Amino acid sequence: MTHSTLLATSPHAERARPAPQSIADSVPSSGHIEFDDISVRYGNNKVVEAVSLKVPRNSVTAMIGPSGCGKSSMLYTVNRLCDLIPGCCVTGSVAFSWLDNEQMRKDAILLRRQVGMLFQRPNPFPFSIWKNLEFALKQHGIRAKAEVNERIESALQEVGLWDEVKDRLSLSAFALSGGQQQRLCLARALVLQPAVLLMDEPCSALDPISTQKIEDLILRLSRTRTILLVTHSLGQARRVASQVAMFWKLDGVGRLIECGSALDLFDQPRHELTQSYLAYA
Ligand SMILES: Nc1ncnc2c1ncn2[C@@H]1O[C@H](COP(=O)(O)OP(=O)(O)OP(=O)(O)O)[C@@H](O)[C@H]1O
Repeated sequence: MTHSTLLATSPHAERARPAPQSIADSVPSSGHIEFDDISVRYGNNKVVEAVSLKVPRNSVTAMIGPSGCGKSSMLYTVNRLCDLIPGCCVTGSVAFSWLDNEQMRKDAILLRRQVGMLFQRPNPFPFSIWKNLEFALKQHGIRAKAEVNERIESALQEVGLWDEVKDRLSLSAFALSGGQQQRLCLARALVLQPAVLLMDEPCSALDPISTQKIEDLILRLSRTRTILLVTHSLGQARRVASQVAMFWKLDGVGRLIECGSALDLFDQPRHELTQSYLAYA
């Protein structure tokens, strides 16, 4: 991804304003997401075949399975990141029960305002802490100063960063620790008040304490948002997910081999491949 450079001004002047409400209070309504017969190809290489899956509203669905079975590719079909990958072709559909799906198909920018994403490694923009969030808002046409200020403070509060950074908002985002950078990236997604969050191994580069902070956030945010989490940590899936989707590469193509409540899938896996995979936990 390329990022344009912003001039470093001091974006954060002292001002009197009421404490912002939690962003969770102002999240747009959400619903369930339905993958119908999704297949993904990169050039001639089919990597996901015929996946249908319902992701319940305001909950965490974990996607697990060995490397290369197409979990990330499935995530990219939700926010249409796959459109930006040369040679990537998706068939089937992803439907959002609370949105105008025709409009979402036509307008990827609007779609990405509804669907935030957190990646494996923290990827702050090379700007100040404040501008990382302000930039996201400007990209979506939100420029009114009062609203910008309120959303930024609220998002930083939401991820527990506000007290840690409020006195140094004009500092480079790279001056933060890895765990703080990941929470900043989560705040950058939350500032747009998305109804859906995609998380692609969000803790794989973090220490256990930072991991726990992100997991606590995942659980809290899932009260008001629908979360899809790709993770290699079975412990993490157990701790935060209510539904688990198990993927496997069969005949060279990623497939969904089993999906169920976390309780059922971990305690009574039906598929023998799930049973063998869980034995590694
Ligand atoms: N941009 C790309 N171009 C070509 N092939 C790709 C691309 N991205 C992924 N692939 C291939 O698609 C397959 C599935 O990859 P994907 O990253 O979706 O799987 P995954 O289950 O998320 O893997 P991991 O757990 O290692 O992240 C792999 O064989 C991978 O090499």
